[in-house]
Amino acid sequence: MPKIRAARVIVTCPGRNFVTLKIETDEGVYGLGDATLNGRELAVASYLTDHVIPCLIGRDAHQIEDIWQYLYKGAYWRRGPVTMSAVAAVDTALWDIKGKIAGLPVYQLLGGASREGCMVYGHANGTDIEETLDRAQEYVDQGYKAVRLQSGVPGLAATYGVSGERFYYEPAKGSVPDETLWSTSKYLRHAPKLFERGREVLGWDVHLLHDVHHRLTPIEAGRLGKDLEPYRLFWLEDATPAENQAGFRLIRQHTTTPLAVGEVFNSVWDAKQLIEEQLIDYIRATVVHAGGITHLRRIASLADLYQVRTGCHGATDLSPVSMAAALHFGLSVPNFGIQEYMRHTPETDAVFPHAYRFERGLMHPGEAPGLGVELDEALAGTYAYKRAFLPVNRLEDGTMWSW
Ligand SMILES: O=C(O)C(=O)C[C@H](O)[C@H](O)CO
Repeated sequence: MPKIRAARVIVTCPGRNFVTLKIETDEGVYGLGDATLNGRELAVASYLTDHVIPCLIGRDAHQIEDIWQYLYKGAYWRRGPVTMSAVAAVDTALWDIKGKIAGLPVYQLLGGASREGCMVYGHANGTDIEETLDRAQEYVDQGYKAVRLQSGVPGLAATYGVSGERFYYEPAKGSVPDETLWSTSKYLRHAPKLFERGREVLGWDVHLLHDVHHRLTPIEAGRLGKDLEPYRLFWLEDATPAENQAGFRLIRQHTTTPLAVGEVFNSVWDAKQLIEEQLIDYIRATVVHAGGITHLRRIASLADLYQVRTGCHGATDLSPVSMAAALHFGLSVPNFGIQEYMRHTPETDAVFPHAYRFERGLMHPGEAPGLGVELDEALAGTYAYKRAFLPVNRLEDGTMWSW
């Protein structure tokens, strides 16, 4: 049996912070797992180094399920983003090792390909509607079948999802969190105009998506979903915070616009009611924050019983290791829906050379054994960790709000 001989955490910042776990076996095979938790990176690094790695040494690297249960149940303190990102990193690295030992890409170990590739959506954002749509057209010209539209809201200085960069969006910055202002009424007046014009300019052959980023109450979200119905969105994402899962009933009662939620979920328990009551159409939980490939499969299996499909989070704060894992998972899982794909910068791609590729709107994880991602440790070592925070959000009267 391949024994875990060593494991260590590598923190690097090629433009943004990434935390990677590298596990090595006594037979000289290694695996990588992403452990990046945006804005709280070092908490996961410490959890791994101080509390997880010492318990891994000497274990059979093939016992992925048993090690998952050992880390989940054994900690006593279950769930939570720090714990589950650490568990995810171990789990992902062990799947990478298993694939390398078998000489097979991970998707083959998960049951093989269920489709030719994973449909992905790109991010089009602009300070106004026309700029957003110009960028969306560029995605369509590059072959994307699905595009998320976010536009600046008149009267608001900054809007979620809108950045100065053309293709790269990076919200984490500053040695303390930036503060942004929010107005629900201004946003609700503006958002339907974006999609009305979006259909005029882009037509009906491209899927359009939108992210509300947890900023509405359920009844406001119901109103927005209703107003957007004529434009046939692929999904409306994170319409309201989901700690109260029953809150989605209210949205569902008022609109047939498909709903997606779950990028901040870290276990199946965050989504159980949403799935069992069919309150959502797409579950956004992903490998790195929801306990790895092993736990994501469990979430997807539950979702499949209720015709809920996957739509994994894939922002730039999830490293190429996560992207590869998401693609192996997405290629094999029966109820795949769509995969988010925010491109990494060339600096990040150079630190994490990878086998996955984009072709005509679909992504494929490639045929390299394991996950098909490397970490250039020498290059990674040239980028020191830089503390960065996600912004916070207030209403115009100063009230703290969801970001
Ligand atoms: O990808 C999305 O839909 C996001 O909302 C991106 C988040 O802002 C980002 O991943 C937070 O770390």
